[in-house]
Amino acid sequence: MSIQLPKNYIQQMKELLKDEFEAYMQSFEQERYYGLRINTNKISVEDFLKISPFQLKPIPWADNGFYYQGNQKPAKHPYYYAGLYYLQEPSAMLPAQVLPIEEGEYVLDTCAAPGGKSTELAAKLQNTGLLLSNDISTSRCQGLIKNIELSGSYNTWVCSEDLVDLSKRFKETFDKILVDAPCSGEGMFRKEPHLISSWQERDDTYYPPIQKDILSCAVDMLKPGGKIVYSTCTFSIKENEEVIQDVLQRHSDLHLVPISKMPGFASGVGMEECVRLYPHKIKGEGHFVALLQKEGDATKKICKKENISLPESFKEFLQMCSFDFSKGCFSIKNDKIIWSPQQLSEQKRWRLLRSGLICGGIKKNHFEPSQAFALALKKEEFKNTADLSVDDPRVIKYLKGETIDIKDQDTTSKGWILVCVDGYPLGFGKIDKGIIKNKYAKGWRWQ
Ligand SMILES: C[S@@+](CC[C@H](N)C(=O)[O-])C[C@H]1O[C@@H](n2cnc3c(N)ncnc32)[C@H](O)[C@@H]1O
Repeated sequence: MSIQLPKNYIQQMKELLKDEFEAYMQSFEQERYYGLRINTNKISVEDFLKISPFQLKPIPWADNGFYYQGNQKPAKHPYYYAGLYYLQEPSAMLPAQVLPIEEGEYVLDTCAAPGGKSTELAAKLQNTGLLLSNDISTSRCQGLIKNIELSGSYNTWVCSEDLVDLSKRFKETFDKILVDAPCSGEGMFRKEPHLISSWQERDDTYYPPIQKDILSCAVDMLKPGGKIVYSTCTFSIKENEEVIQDVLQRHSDLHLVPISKMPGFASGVGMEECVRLYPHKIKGEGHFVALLQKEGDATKKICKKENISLPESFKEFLQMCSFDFSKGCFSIKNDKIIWSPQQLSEQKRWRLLRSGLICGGIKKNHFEPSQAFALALKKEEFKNTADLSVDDPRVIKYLKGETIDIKDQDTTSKGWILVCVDGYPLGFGKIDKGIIKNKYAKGWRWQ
């Protein structure tokens, strides 16, 4: 075996797995699995399968999750840039799958970066209600924001706070919460062997107190009747079942909800309701998932905000756009025009990085639409579009930031144009005499 596991880790796994230990060790000889999750905010599973350029096989525990082969390059495909799917390790799809979300709910992702689970929670909300995605690391939040914007979600807010501090601001606010806790990462050793050295640097007393505090504070933010998922990508009982035991002791109004088992799913150690995923039993890496519910009935809290008067240049731009802004509120911050369908209560001094859709900014009295705005739109919601087919070389030219010539298309338009691939928006450009000046965001370009 090329991966060298520490002796004390091997001993720990022998004790945990007993007669399954050899099968676990053999899983290191097999190739890892690659997963792609269809973004149902943009396209149905059925429609994506009709246009998929990849050979896909269903992941049993994820309605919209599929295995693809490791030699395929989905991150290099224009559909990736149109936000039609997210690449995610198959087992990591389970936590967001088991959290039942209804449209219109307030949902919190406590440890969200880089957004693997948030993008699925956002898809489940279908741009209704509100998703607050938080991560303590402001630098990791940059990747999170990009993934949220790529997914076309406009009801997602992003903040960067220690969850313990955040919990003091939003008591009993959320209908559903996902806690994908920081952990020792034992379940990822096959996929990411570099995690083995970090595992060796920290003993098994490092993560449990952090995980217990995060989960308990998350419960404080859950509405009565609400549900919360706790997940890790590690096998340690101290970081999984003991954390659940602790939160049940701290919150007497909380109980475990059984997660239905699929072939290959193992139960938690002494906790039948939870799921353990092992690489020798399913096609994916290691994970732990628990679902909990708070007793009581949820009440709806609605936060309202006054609409503001909009700059003329933005109003002019909106004449080209049929997106329905009537259900939400606009605000302006640092010359950026922001719109959100729902609100959270006003907060002072917090690191709020995104509060819905940043439509764009005002530069020298002109409105410039953002990349996020393009991805939040449907093709039919913008008047001027250039719709290129996926095998048209101009798609890649556009994604690389180059000027493109669309004189062959029936267009006499001038001004802002939404560039699409097979009907799915990629970004904006400015057209004049059949030439599109590229406005694709620099940090997003095809490389
Ligand atoms: C397992 S990763 C999250 C992965 C993410 N859920 C996804 O699916 O892409 C754990 C995250 O927890 C964050 N974190 C660690 N301590 C935290 C705290 N006290 N409050 C909020 N986030 C925290 C880390 O910065 C890290 O990004």
